[in-house]
Amino acid sequence: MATDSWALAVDVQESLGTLQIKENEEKLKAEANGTAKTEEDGDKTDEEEKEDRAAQSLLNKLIHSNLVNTTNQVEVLQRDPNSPLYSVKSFEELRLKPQLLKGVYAMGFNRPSRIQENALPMMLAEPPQNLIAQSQSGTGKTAAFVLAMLSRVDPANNWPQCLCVSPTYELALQTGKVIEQMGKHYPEVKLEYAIRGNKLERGMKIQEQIVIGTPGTVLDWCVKLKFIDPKKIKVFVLDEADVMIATQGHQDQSIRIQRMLPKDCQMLLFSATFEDSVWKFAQRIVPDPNIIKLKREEETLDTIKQYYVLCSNKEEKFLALCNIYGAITIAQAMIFCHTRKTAAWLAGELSREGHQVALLSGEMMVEQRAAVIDRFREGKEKVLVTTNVCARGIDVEQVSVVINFDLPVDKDGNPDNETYLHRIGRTGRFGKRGLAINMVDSKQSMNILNRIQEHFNKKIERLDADDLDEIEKINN
Ligand SMILES: Nc1ncnc2c1ncn2[C@@H]1O[C@H](COP(=O)(O)OP(=O)(O)OP(=O)(O)O)[C@@H](O)[C@H]1O
Repeated sequence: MATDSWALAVDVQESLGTLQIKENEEKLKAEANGTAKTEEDGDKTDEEEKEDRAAQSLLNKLIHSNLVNTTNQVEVLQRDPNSPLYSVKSFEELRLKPQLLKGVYAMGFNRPSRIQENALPMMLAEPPQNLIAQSQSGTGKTAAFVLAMLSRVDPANNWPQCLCVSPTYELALQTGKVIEQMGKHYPEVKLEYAIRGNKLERGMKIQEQIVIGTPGTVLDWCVKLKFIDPKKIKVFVLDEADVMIATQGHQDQSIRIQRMLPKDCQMLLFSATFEDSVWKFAQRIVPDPNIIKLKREEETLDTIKQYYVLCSNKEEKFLALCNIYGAITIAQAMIFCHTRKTAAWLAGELSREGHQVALLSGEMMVEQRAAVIDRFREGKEKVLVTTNVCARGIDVEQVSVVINFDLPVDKDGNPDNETYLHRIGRTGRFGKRGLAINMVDSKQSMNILNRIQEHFNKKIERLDADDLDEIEKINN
């Protein structure tokens, strides 16, 4: 990651916390680059959809500086159900090379994560086994396959033995960083990046043992340029399969790469989600797989009090919001708007009222968004105004109130129940009680609210935003 973009992100964010949100929005628009996108663009092409997923995935990597702690169950489907199932509780049990064990501890890992407990013994087993693994972002997948690649290479051989494909340039760089960090005490093993811009001399052969790159460049390096001899690859990793499949071209290229690999090459595929399309793709890439899935935490609305407020326009919604803020103490709140225009307007209004506001919207570069989220997580701002694009993956424990300034709808204008659950599900976590307030400003939005109530079979109570006593009571 270029250092100047970080500097820019911090610089931009420094001023975002103040009253200058509107001016900065213009600046941000001008500065946003390739990762920028708009949520108001309507129908998205495959390419744009992939960019969304790739940006979200990169964002998750940037904001999850720590392992996501999970006690969720791991589901393991072994290719040979009769073979014993190994799981490990310590890295020592894996009998790693001392240089790698040192690397693991140098990264601050004390014990394998939930997914690593099962995935690592499977990936390191002899003879090598194929694996499809799915678990949410931040649960230790990257660290696991990096360790597997580093364990399998023979540093005495100066040719590529492990090949890892990532959906984008930025994601490949991120994974490359993990390889470099974990292999810090194993300098004989070298890494090469098969990404655009890395022009090698024609006719040369790569000597590095690990190659990480994007599917198009990797394919070129194997077929056209012959930098890599695919027949000598021992481990093939396909990372972020769910992001990869959003682009047909990437799917085809990945399958073409896989077909060139030897029969005994170990195939490993990772994904944060496991919808049908990912599963179909995974099966084409990974023959005879073992499968590991981490069960998702069930989000429920049981611990969340839900209310709605009737208003007639956005100004009234803003006034209602001010009343709510006046009546109850809110540690941190997330406010969701439908468009980034509304989000920018609302952030400006709230700042003028004296709130410390952070604004997050889709046109910001991923690094800028990560910086905003980090500041919010640290409590530097108490209110985060955001659009849908940014809603997922943000985990802020202190958020006690979620406000749907606009109700979540899909592109056909129907209620988006899943997004509703995701948004407000983040307040009532870890047994804490949460509060969700929905702003309703038209017949249509009342209709949406009713349908959401029906869907979850949970009553959303009306709240009179002019009655401060009543508002005070809701927080008891
Ligand atoms: N066993 C471990 N102990 C402590 N920290 C860990 C462990 N494994 C991974 N981590 C750290 O947890 C974070 C998430 O790990 P990792 O990036 O491997 O997850 P991931 O599932 O690949 O997520 P993403 O797809 O978002 O990259 C990283 O900061 C990583 O350094």
